Order: sequence, then C-alpha cells, then structure tokens
Amino acid sequence: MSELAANHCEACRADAPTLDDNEIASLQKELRDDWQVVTRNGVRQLERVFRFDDFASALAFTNAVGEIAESEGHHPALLTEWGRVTVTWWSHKIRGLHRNDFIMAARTDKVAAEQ
Ligand SMILES: C[C@H](O)[C@H](O)[C@H]1CNC2=NC(N)=NC(=O)C2=N1
Repeated sequence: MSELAANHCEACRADAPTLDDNEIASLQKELRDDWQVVTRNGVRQLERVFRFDDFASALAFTNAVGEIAESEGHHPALLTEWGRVTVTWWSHKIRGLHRNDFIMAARTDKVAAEQ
C-alpha cells in the first residue's frame, strides 16, 4: 500500500501552486498505474475506473469514498454505473492537481481493497 495513503490532506489555499510535470511524475510513481492524469477544460485531474460485480457493490464503494472525502474535506467527482465507478480527483480552488489529490487517490485504493 502506498505511503501516500498514510497521509492526510493539508488545507489547500486558493493561492497554492498546482503541481508541475516533474512533481506529478514523481507522485504518480507512488500510485498504481491504473490512475491516469487527464486534462479537461485545461484542468489536470487524476482518474481511475474501478470495476464491480453489480450496481449495489459500485454504490457501496461510492459511499465509502464519499466518507473519506467528507472526513478530509476534499471531494472527488464520482460517476457510479452498473459494475463501474469512475473516481476523479483534482483541487477545484486551484484548478489543477495538488499533493492532496494523490493522497486521496491512494486512500481511494485503500477503500477499494477493503470492499
Ligand atoms: C468550503 C470547502 O471546504 C471547499 O470548497 C473544499 C471542498 N472540497 C474540495 N474538494 C476538492 N477536490 N477541491 C477543492 O478545492 C475543495 N474545496
């Protein structure tokens, strides 16, 4: 399990810098390859699709991710479908990626492993 998962989010200030390419590449090494960096409307985001046997399992995972998001005050986009959940992390207030997003991606993997 990634060391990142042992961390908690820091308060992300609106003037915090977004991660640069090198910082992203370095943090990606601490995450499973399933996580991809995507860019939407100029905003870099961290995204992974999780697969499940049915909708009930997908929904239970969705709610479990929602719990950690609430506990950290840092929230993903969650697309819940039959057998799949797409989880996307980015820091809204800085319109990009912050270390918090990588921490929460690692925490998301931990939740998946516990399902
Ligand atoms: C007021 C509230 O704490 C802030 O808007 C938080 C809520 N959750 C958040 N989640 C994410 N991913 N980015 C944010 O900038 C963010 N801001």
